[in-house]
Amino acid sequence: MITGERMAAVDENAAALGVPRKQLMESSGHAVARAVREVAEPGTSVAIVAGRGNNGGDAFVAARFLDEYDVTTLLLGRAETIGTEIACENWDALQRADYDTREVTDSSAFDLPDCDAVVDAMLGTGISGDLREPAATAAAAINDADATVVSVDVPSGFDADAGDHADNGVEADRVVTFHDTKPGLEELEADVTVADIGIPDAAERFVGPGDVDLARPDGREGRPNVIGGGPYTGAPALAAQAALRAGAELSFVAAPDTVAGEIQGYSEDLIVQPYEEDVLTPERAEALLERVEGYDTPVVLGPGLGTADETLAAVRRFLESYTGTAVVDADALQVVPEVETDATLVCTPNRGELARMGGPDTDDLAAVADEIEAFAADLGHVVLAKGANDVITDGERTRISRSGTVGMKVGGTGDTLAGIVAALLEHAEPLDAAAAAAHVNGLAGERLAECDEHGFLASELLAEIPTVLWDGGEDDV
Ligand SMILES: NC(=O)C1=CN([C@@H]2O[C@H](COP(=O)(O)OP(=O)(O)OC[C@H]3O[C@@H](n4cnc5c(N)ncnc54)[C@H](O)[C@@H]3O)[C@@H](O)[C@H]2O)[C@@H](O)CC1
Ligand SMILES: [K+]
Repeated sequence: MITGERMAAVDENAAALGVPRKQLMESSGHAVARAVREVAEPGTSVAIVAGRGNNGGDAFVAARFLDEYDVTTLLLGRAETIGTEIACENWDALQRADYDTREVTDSSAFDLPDCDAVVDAMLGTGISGDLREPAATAAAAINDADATVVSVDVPSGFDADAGDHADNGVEADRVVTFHDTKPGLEELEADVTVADIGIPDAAERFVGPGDVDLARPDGREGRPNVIGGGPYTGAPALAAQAALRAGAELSFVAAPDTVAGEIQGYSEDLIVQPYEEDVLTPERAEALLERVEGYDTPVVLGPGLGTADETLAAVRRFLESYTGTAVVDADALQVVPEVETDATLVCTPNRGELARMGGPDTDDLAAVADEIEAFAADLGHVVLAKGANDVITDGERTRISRSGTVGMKVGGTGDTLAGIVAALLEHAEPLDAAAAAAHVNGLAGERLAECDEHGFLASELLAEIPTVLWDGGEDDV
């Protein structure tokens, strides 16, 4: 089962792996033609009703695989307004090869030819809301016709994400959906087939540019609270600055007043909120809880907190009562397996921390991805295990980020990662935020490694984050 949104991400990942969307469209069109052959005899007539997106593009391809039928292709709208290059190229191919195509520029001019089968390719996963004209008129005509209706990907008007279907959508007899079934399709009376269109498993397994697209903030949003510092000062500063670089509007740091000035001294961009004790104590954790619970904004718990007994007790106290979302890193991680919490956590252990939490102990995390998945399932939280390859799992779904470089073994790169996760959590669900953050952090390191493979610093990663997050740094490296 895959949502339309995730499908678009996987499709972009496939392109980055060398399987461009035009190739997928060719496979999709072929699969649609196969379905038509199953419902209509050769020599009979088929009407293709296509929209101006890639759903229509799939059907233009199908037309070329149906030469033994009498096919008419109706495009809803003018050819110049076809929305994507690949759909346009497939439309042009039909023109040059003399296929029977018509442009329907006005709903009053829509006339469904007499036919045995209709291919409904008006709208796929790009739909929003009820069908507008001329699609609305076309859908009514398709629903009235006696012909067998074969819908491409989803019946036009069907919302593959939220289940917010159009009231005036197409009623399909058959649906040929691509790669994986979409939420809600099984509730339809239609006969649904899932066509393999050649998307490699790696496009789902390995984090890629599509995952970054999915999690990228729309603009400045979010005000994460870093609870860290005490024995160490750099870690909370790096995490909080990374969150700002990844789109957060404000970044708060709650830290002991003995070190607050130092943390502020690293960056005037942070809002440092000092507290009296030298380390985090259970009483302070309760006060901080009151401060953060009222806001729907993620916490980063752990960077630089240290392992004093009262600090670990404070982390426990915090997690026992907290009900929001938190990224848990560093020394705070060891508390997670022993605490009952209603919070939504993204845990970001490195090798040693993962082992101490009860997970597998190895440098090759990808090789034990199944074990880490089972560990996350037991834990009941998202785990982002950091290594040469990062493994990101919620206990059911698992992804691997292969970005990064040996120079990232330097201290502080885990802190920047925690901050990026926090920023992306404003926009994306935990697994997606964690996967995209791991990828972005690694790509930022790769950019630095171009000039200096081993000597760059975590603080230098900060300035690279916006480039890889917003400008798709992958193309440049
Ligand atoms: N991996 C993938 O995601 C693949 C997708 N493919 C096809 O691409 C489709 C998605 O393509 P697109 O994203 O281009 O989107 P669509 O083709 O679903 O539709 C986008 C078009 O519909 C219009 N539109 C949106 N809501 C409307 C409404 N309520 N009334 C009337 N018009 C409306 C938009 O303005 C736009 O022109 C999939 O369903 C599938 O058929 C395939 O080509 C192969 C691979
Ligand atoms: K459709």
